[in-house]
Amino acid sequence: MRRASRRTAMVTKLSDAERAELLADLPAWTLDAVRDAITRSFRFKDFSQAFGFMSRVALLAEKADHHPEWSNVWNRVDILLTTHDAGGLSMRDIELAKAIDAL
Ligand SMILES: C[C@H](O)[C@H](O)[C@H]1CNC2=NC(N)=NC(=O)C2=N1
Repeated sequence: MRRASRRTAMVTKLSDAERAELLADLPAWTLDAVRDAITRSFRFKDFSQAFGFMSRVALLAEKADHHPEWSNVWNRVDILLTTHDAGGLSMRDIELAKAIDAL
């Protein structure tokens, strides 16, 4: 069943000017022009730390109803954020990246 809290507002891709300004606040993230996405790679002490981080990101993602594309290999977590509903980078990706950076 669709949750009542799911966002229904239209989500649009960021303009060139918007992304230039917004990405200045996310220096650790890299723009992937092919996917129209932002990416960041995280490294931890071990798998347990990496998976703990993924659990926290999963909770953020569920709360925002916006989910990362990601992979994990032992102590590494690679995250790619893009908005499937918009076909590219939107404000939702910026907001989730900021929330991840604040963990
Ligand atoms: C129905 C649901 O709200 C949508 O499918 C959400 C879920 N999570 C999502 N995550 C991402 N990254 N992009 C989306 O467009 C998206 N859409």
